[in-house]
Amino acid sequence: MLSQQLIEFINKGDFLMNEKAQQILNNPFLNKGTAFTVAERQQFGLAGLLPPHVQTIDDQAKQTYAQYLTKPSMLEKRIFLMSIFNENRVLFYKLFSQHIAEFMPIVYDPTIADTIENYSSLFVNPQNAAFLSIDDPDSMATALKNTAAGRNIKLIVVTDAEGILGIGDWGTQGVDISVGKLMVYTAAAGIDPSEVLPVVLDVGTNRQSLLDDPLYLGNRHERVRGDKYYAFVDRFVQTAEDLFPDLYLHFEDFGRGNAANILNKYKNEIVTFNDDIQGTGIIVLAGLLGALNISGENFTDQVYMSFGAGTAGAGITQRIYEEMLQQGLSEKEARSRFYMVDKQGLLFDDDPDLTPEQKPFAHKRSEFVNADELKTLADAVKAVHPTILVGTSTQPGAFTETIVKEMAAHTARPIIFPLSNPTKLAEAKAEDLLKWTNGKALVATGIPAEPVELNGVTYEIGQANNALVYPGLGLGTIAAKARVLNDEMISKAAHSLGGIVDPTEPGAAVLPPVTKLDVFSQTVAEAVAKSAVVQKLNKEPIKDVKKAVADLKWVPEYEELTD
Ligand SMILES: NC(=O)c1ccc[n+]([C@@H]2O[C@H](COP(=O)([O-])OP(=O)(O)OC[C@H]3O[C@@H](n4cnc5c(N)ncnc54)[C@H](O)[C@@H]3O)[C@@H](O)[C@H]2O)c1
Ligand SMILES: O=C(O)C[C@H](O)C(=O)O
Ligand SMILES: [Mn+2]
Repeated sequence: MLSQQLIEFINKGDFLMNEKAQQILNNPFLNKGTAFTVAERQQFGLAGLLPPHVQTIDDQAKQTYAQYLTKPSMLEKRIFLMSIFNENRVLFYKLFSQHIAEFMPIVYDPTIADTIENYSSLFVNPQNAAFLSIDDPDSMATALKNTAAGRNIKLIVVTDAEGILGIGDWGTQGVDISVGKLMVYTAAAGIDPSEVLPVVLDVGTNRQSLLDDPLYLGNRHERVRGDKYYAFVDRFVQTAEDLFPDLYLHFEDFGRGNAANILNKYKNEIVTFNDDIQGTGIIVLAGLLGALNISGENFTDQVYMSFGAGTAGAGITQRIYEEMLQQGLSEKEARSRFYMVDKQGLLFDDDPDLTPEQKPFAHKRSEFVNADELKTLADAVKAVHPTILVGTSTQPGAFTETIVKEMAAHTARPIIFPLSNPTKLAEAKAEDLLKWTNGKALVATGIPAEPVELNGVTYEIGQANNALVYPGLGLGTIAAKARVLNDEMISKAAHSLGGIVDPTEPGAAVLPPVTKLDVFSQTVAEAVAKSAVVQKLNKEPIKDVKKAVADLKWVPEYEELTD
């Protein structure tokens, strides 16, 4: 009986209208919910499908923000915000733009680590991501076309989830980092959310708890390595480039053994970016320039120690080294300022386990009387007396009071950046670093940190997270229609963040505040686009760089729905 009625309904022609209405309501790029106007409701078969009062986007933002406030935990808040994201992208970004500093730790790091760890059990919606399986490489082009659904994709964030933040291998569940990084691109730099695509390359996982979990949504086998892995990555890069010719390809959270190999393979051929290597390098350089602005010391006088010389640690070191060269040191002089400490202790050049990125910064044992004893960070700090200590080790609490006091005994303003994410993995808390050094330390952290009150001074803590720069870097590169993203553009991005903080203010932060993220993303974008044009890397003529950047920016307002 029911099916007979349905067939009659379909045959009457109203069906198509109703189908279209349902498609609009279920498409997060088109849906406006209660903000559909009366005319739109009539034209698109939405009459009666929504409560009668038409709301403005500001009404909707107020109502949803009030609901958000009732959620008791950061995770619940994120799940609520993601339900808005799933249904209505414009409203989500309207809200995000109104509460950017408040929402960053909810939609992004550190809360995103919880949703990645629990992705399969929390799953409700694939969030327009592309899931590409190494077990079905022939479907790759179709999968990318299906998920793009006719949209003009200009930006992909891709992960294989082997090194998610500091929490390691999460297989298919790592897709959330691609979704999350893209949310920040739009909130911070106004990248059009309908022109982006989050991608996960599911090549398996080595996390036994996922392989054993009946709810796990990814491929149930160990990570594929070697030639088959690289062939899969290459097929992805080629297919994505063919399908989306204006693509900016952002790699995120690949493992230490692959991240630099992939970057080196493609960086001179296509517009590609590795956030952990290059993005982190930029933000740390910007933070160091800010710190030295406060202390009044010279860049080239610094002695740099990297604790945790993996993807990020080595990427940062390379960027700071390039800056030393730019500031006039010879290669030999510059190298002598860098020390790397990893699991083995201080890195020496006779170590067979050095990665290619560590090798240039390993020292000779003959430089130390007690080289064989330098097996811990404490020993290395004592022997080297660094003026800068940057942590990307995933070792919580590694910057102990003893180590920090030892460092502070040999330098007036120790620069200490504990950058491991999420919160539970940070090498130190900003508050402790300031207390142990009586306010002398110049600190930045990977996740947001509250200001610290000490001896009547309020110390603002800069956030040295690549999220402060990658959105502007992407916006500027895309706006300039650059052929590649090169070191010069990267260096300009780091330098552009200076001048926003007043270094003479007591307790000034080494980096600009996240509350101004949208403003300085524009600054970064303009600097990067300008550099591309000066270097003649732009594929098309650009008269006015500022205008090119401004023209690309998307704003979260509803557009009139048309046929
Ligand atoms: N703030 C930021 O913007 C930012 C950016 C990138 C990475 N990170 C953080 O940095 C950390 C590392 O990320 P990655 O991508 O470089 O990972 P990675 O695995 O490539 O590097 C981690 C390194 O730490 C070393 N390590 C492990 N245990 C150690 C120990 N006990 N002592 C010394 N070294 C040790 C490893 O051997 C490895 O070389 C993560 O927590 C990540 O969240 C922060
Ligand atoms: O995602 C972040 O918060 C920064 C960084 O890319 C990381 O891997 O920790
Ligand atoms: Mn990362």
